[in-house]
Amino acid sequence: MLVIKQLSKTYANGIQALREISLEIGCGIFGLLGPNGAGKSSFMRTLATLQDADSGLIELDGLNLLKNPQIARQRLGYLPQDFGVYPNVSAEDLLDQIAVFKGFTRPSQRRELVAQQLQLVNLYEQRKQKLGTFSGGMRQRFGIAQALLGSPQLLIVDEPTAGLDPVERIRFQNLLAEISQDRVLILSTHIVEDVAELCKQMAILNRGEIIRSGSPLFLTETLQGKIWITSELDASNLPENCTIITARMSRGKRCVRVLSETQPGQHFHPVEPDLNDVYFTALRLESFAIAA
Ligand SMILES: Nc1ncnc2c1ncn2[C@@H]1O[C@H](COP(=O)(O)OP(=O)(O)OP(=O)(O)O)[C@@H](O)[C@H]1O
Repeated sequence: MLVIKQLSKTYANGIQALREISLEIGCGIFGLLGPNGAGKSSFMRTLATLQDADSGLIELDGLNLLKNPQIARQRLGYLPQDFGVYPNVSAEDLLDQIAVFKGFTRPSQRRELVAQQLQLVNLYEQRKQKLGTFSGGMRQRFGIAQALLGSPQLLIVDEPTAGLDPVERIRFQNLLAEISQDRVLILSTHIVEDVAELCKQMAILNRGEIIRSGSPLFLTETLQGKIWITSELDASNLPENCTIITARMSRGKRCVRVLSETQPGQHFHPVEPDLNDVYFTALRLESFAIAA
């Protein structure tokens, strides 16, 4: 169990990246959704003990991570957003080197461990290949292999599916599902579908604050009966008590989704809410609250 209490972080330039974040997270994949600049990477780096918090607590199975960063690093694995690799080194050699840094000093034990990890992420056949020749998806899978060295209880994965093609994305999602069975895996992303497809629990972060948290199912059900769709709406004929959530093209037709407690008008049809509605509604209502 990962417990986070009132975690705050302000950078030297005055930007308050995290504001009193409190969460309790159990085994499985926890999705952290948020727009650009919301504070996701700041949160992930702080969890990974790579930067200090100003105040607050992070506890993993009773261990205070911020007060014990050395022990914490033996219990967590981290795949950063900008995971760089040495292009001229083979997957096997780099993983071996990272294993040395992580304290695996016995060569025979290390050889076995490296082979195991490469098999797990389906890169064993390509183990002699230079990392510079890897596709984006292969590189991310390699990133997971290094994060999993030492079998950490907490795995922190920052925006891993951005830029992956659909086949690699599904393959990567399946890998995350497989390795999250008996550990806490925190997945930061701005791809709503990743969270809808993978996560039992989630939170939406905006301007450094958690503005929604819970299971995707629960959060979606809170919008039941309140989402309406129309193709005949513009800003000039917006009914009262109705908030536009998204206006975009769908199957070649303009499609506007709105939030309203009651039927907004004759051209509106009720639709089943989805996680995109949860996400956009939360951000919309938040921006109104800030403007008010
Ligand atoms: N090292 C830093 N020094 C100063 N400000 C920073 C630093 N890192 C991040 N910030 C600022 O903190 C805020 C949160 O940034 P962060 O990178 O955590 O957001 P994010 O949700 O990960 O964004 P993205 O989805 O674009 O990666 C932003 O306003 C950013 O400019």
